[in-house]
Amino acid sequence: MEKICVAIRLRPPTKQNVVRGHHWKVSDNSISLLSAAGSVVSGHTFAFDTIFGADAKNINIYEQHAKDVVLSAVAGFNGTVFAYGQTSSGKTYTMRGSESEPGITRLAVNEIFRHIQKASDREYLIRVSYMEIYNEEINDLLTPDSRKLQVHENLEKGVFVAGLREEIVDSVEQVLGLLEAGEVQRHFGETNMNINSSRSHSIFRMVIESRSKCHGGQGSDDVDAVRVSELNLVDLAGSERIAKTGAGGVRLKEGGHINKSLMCLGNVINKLCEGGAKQGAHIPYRDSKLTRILQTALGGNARTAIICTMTPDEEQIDESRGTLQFASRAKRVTNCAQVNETLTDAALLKRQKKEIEELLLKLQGQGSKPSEELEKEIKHLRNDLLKIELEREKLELELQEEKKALNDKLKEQERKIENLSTMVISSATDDFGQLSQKGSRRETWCPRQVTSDPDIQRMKKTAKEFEAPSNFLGSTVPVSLRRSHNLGLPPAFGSLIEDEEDFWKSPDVLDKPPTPADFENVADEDTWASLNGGHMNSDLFNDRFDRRAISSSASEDSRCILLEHQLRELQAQHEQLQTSFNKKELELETAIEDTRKFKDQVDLLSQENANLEEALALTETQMLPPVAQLSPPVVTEDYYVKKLEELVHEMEVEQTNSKQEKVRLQEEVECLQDQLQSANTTLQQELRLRTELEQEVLLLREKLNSPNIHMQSSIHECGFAKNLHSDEGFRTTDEISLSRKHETGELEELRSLESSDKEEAYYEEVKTLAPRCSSISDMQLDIVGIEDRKSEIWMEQITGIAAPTKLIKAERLLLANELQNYIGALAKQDAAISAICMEMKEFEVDIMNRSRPIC
Ligand SMILES: Nc1ncnc2c1ncn2[C@@H]1O[C@H](COP(=O)(O)OP(=O)(O)OP(=O)(O)O)[C@@H](O)[C@H]1O
Repeated sequence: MEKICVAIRLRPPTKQNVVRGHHWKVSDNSISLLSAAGSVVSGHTFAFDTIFGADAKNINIYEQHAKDVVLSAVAGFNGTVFAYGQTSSGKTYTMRGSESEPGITRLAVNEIFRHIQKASDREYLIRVSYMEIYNEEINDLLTPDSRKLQVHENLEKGVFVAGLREEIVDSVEQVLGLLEAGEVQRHFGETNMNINSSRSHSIFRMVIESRSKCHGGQGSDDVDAVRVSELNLVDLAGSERIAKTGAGGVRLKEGGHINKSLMCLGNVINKLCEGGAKQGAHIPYRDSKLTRILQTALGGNARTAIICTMTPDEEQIDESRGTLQFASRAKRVTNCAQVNETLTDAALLKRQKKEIEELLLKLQGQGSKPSEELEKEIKHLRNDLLKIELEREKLELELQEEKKALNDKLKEQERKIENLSTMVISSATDDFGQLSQKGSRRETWCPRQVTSDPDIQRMKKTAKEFEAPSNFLGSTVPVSLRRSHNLGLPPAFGSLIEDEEDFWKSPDVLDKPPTPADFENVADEDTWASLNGGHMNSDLFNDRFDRRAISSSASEDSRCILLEHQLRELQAQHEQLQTSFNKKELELETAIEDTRKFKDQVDLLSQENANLEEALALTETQMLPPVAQLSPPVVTEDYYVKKLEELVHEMEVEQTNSKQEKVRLQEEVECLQDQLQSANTTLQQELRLRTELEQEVLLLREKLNSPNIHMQSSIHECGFAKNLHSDEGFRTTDEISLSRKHETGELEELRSLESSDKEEAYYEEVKTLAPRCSSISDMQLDIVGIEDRKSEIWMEQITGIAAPTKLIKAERLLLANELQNYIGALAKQDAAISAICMEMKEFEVDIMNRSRPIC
């Protein structure tokens, strides 16, 4: 048991896709997806046997990954190397290569021939074939006319493509010539992603037979063994996304088939990696031609190497991830490769004779081995026998399961065919007016009616099973005998009749090689074997022939002839119907495609139409006079209901909108009310300020008027001071002069008294008056002083009054200015307040309007 070897090949980025964002990074045996920032994207790291980076050459891939499989094929093991990956990822580049850089196929061919030329002990025979699977049909690339080949399976050959040309080759040049010729026939096409995209899966097969050069000698039965191995070099078509390849028409159909078959391959790999083969689960090899042909390579008797190609382009990350996931599963699949040795009849006979002789000797006790040893060997043989029995039973079970699955599938297909044929017939009837043929066509087509005939049932019995000898003794090399996993499958109706007819009518069929047409619709390898005279076991044939010859009687002959005649007719009708069916199927496909396109166009036009109508309706509504002026339209109930619904809907929308608007307005109103309140507060403050200012102005005015009062009071004060002064003894000049006069008169009187006898008193009095005079002069001096002082104070007082007056004047000016400013500010404030009031009024009106209920 060994695992499938899986390698990854990362091709260089395409020119227009320089790595910018996410990109793949290869390190040793693992590959990871990195983000633009360079960190590993979680869950996107994959490990493989080998990973080849963008700079790897085909020769590196061959040497490290494919060479072992190729050399194993030379040694007798089946081998398969295939490239898998999305379109344009480099599969063909890897498998086919170019002149300057040969691919795996050319390198393998060179290797094989180099090896066999060196081998001195063995002789080789190499046959090559080249086929493609295009739209689920197998075409022979070496024989261009050989198309629609069928896959079969039998004991001797295993799974094989019937009618495929095999060319015996003996040189590299010859093989390369055939390869080139095949390439010319292969289907390539241009897509958006690959200018030369493979539209088919190609399988280049080399069958390597070898045997020892010293065969035929005495006691050398082992060297008579022939090793036959197959090496498949497969270039698969790549999976593709229609959106990216831009495929349409033929390319679309091809893409569909490619993707479907790759999906089947994926399914088989999935089943195998889940351990389906070990658990005896059904592996869906038969779901596609590709998996059927590669059956041995996938979980069977083969060594397999897969090269998964991927592109580093950022826009292909999904596809690359798909490829890596496929590869991860594929590497968990185990194969069981054995050397494929077959013995020639002579070698087989010789080996069996030897075994019998040995057994006889042992039984007679004449053998060299003691009896216990013999008993042991017999036990061993019995065990082997038992194992083989078990194996056979298991195979039978598998067979039954497969039979069941196939029957189900067959029934499903019959149903589909019947449906299709009904469609075709009805379409044909519609087209050509041949309604009358409908019934007869159906009758001829229906296989059940024919198969219910006992004669045909009898004819369906095929040859007895060929059983490989299972009691080999002394075999030293592990030998794998091919066996059928699909014995006794119900043959398809058409081919069965044709096979039997050809077989019994023309015995020379024995010598005639089968043609691809012989295998059409033949699903049963035994039936195929009965057709394929060249490959059929002669005993089997003779037995069948003898039985038929002995049992035939005259009545049966005539019945047979009649039946044959009927069969021929049926066959002709069948063929005719098949052709017309195929034709109709094609027509139907084209019609479906056309219808689809037409439908798309219609959809597009309808959409455009609807848009236009909408625009027109809108324009009309805009252009129409007010509803009141229109004459009432004639409307149906539906129209009315629809309109009403529309109106209700509109109103609902409007209501929701107005609710939202109301909430918004309420918020706005609240906000405005806040503003209003704050404006009111400001207003109150301003008014208070204004009153204060006014009071201040009054005060100032008062102050402005006050200097006169002040001055008057000062003057009054001064007068009061004067009075006060006179009260205190200070007198005015008049008073003083009056007082002087008075005192001078007194003096004169006194002087007259002196002269007149009162001289002495006079003198006395003068004496007293003198101090008084001096006192008066003093007083006069005092008065002058006082007056000076008074003037001084007066002047001081006047100056004292004048200074405040100046100050008051300046203050007054200042206050007047201030007053002016205040008045200006007040006016502004008034204007702002009235603006706010206006605004508030507007808002109130607005709120009133909006709060009005919607009709
Ligand atoms: N490793 C590579 N180095 C250089 N060029 C390459 C490499 N791989 C692929 N190419 C180029 O890319 C183009 C597409 O490659 P190729 O045809 O092999 O892709 P593909 O996987 O076979 O595609 P499809 O499935 O559509 O057939 C070709 O021009 C090829 O030369």
